[in-house]
Parts: sequence; structure tokens; C-alpha cells
Amino acid sequence: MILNPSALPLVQGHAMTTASPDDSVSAPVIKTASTQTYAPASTHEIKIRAKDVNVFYGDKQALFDVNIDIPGKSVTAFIGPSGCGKSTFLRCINRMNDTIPTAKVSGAIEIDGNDVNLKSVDPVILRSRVGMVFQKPNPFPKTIFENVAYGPRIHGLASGKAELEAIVESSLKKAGLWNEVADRLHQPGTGLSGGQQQRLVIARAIAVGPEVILMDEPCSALDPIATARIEELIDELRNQFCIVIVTHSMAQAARVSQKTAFFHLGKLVESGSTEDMFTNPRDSRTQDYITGRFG
Ligand SMILES: Nc1ncnc2c1ncn2[C@@H]1O[C@H](COP(=O)(O)OP(=O)(O)OP(=O)(O)O)[C@@H](O)[C@H]1O
Repeated sequence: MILNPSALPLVQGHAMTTASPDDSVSAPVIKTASTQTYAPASTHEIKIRAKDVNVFYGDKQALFDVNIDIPGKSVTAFIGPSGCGKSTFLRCINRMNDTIPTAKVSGAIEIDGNDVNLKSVDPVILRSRVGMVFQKPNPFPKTIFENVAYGPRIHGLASGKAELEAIVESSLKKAGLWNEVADRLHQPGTGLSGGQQQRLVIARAIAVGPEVILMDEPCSALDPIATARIEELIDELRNQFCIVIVTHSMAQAARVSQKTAFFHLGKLVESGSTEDMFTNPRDSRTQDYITGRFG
């Protein structure tokens, strides 16, 4: 029997409610006259809620009173000009800012109603439930198999070799990489192409049963074909995970996300359905950004 990785408690010793029920309704994709594609949001439960989040690096404030609800089983894009705080906010969700000595976070980030900043939350367990994919693919200097098997092994998610192999196979399948690597599982992950490495890293995140996957400009180091493959993958994964993506590409945000949040100078200016944000922004700063007047 394969253990259900999502059964990992967020707080050591206290089980918490896990993913919300799959209430996704498959909605038709709207294709506009331009190249943009909007996959409209359907009614999803809130997975992540940020309340009055402020972040300082030393004396410098990087985020100001950010409040946002992020739905489960869908893709939310963070957009905004360089330095506006998108990555800083993304890192609040799995407490990666803890690893930056000068960073100080206040306010609450709740996942399923539980504040991730409580002292009782184990950040290692939190990060297995809130996986992260970075700009540059960062496979471990190990084999393809070991890259994916490492997390389930250290979290004790498989009771034997066969279970571990099954987790590796299903994670690579979900990441759309299995067919390309099935016959070379014991070769180094670093030998794959950039796009394949990024899918390997996504498989590694999936292997520990996350509910949320954070992606910080996951395609910025990839060519257009590898980018298209990752975007397709994101679209497939949104039926199973809450995905939050930081992107500099408004076309990418329009293609892959159902909700978009626009940041400017450390403030969340507005958020809403991706279609509304791109066709009918409420704030003039959003309008200026999406029409290329600054950024
Ligand atoms: N480790 C750090 N130490 C000090 N300041 C930081 C650190 N990381 C980010 N900052 C500052 O915080 C602000 C927000 O940066 P952040 O990287 O979150 O913005 P961003 O919108 O993700 O930018 P980009 O699109 O260029 O990646 C910037 O002024 C940045 O210089």
C-alpha cells in the first residue's frame, strides 16, 4: 500500500484538514482575438488566505499589508514590475523567507485556515506540502530516480522498494516526463535538457504529496518549446493542486492562470479573475502595466 503523502500533518503531532474537495467545474476556455487564452475561474474553495502581510529586509519594507485569497485547484499568477515583491510574497507561503536572516514577516498566511507562521508549524513539513519550483531548474546531483525518491524516502512515505518505485513512476508521469526518462532512470538528472530538468524538479515536488506548488518564474530559463510544455503541464496539474506562479510574462499569466494579482512597489494593487484583470482592470496602475506603459 502506498501511504498517502498528503496525510503528513502540517503541525508536528497535530493532524490538520487536508486538501479541499475537488469542486472544480470544467469551464470552457475563452479564446480571444489576440493570442491570449483565458481559462476562466470556477468556484473553488479558498486554499490560502493572506491577512495583512508585511515583510521587511532589515529596515527596508518590501511588502505592505498584503491581503489576498488564493483558490485551491487552480492557477493564480503574480505579476508586476521587477522588485515589486512578487517573489517575497511567494516565499511567505512556505516560509522560505525564514532562510533569509534579515527578513521579518508579520501578518498571517493561512492554508486551510491554519497559520503557517505559528511556531508549532514545522517548516520542513510545511515545505513538503507547499512545494517550490525556481527560475533555474535545480535537480540534485543525483540520478533521475534519486531526485524523485529522495523526498518520499526522508519523509517515510514508502514502506519498501516497490512502493518507492511506484511513487517515482507516478510522480514522473504526473510531471509529463516518464516517457522520456523511463529507460534512463539511473542516469544523472543534470544530464537532461533544461525543460526536462524543470519537469524533473516538478516531479520531485509532486513526489511528497504537496497540496500547493509555488513556481517562481519557472520558464524564464527555458526556450519557447520547453516553455510551452511547462505551461501545458501547469494546466494539467491545476486539477490536482493549488498552483501559484510568479511570471514576468503577461501572455503567460493570461494563458495559464485563472486568477491574477498585480503587485506594485510592495503593494497588492488588485487581484481578480485573469480575464477581468486583462480586459477590465480596475486600477489605472494595472492598466498602465498591462498595456506596457511601465514595467
Ligand atoms: N534577500 C534580500 N535582502 C534584501 N532585500 C531583498 C532581498 N530579496 C528581495 N529584496 C528586496 O525586496 C524587494 C522585493 O523584491 P522581490 O525579489 O520580492 O521582487 P520581485 O517582484 O520578485 O522582483 P523580480 O521580478 O525582479 O524578481 C526589492 O526591493 C528587493 O531588492
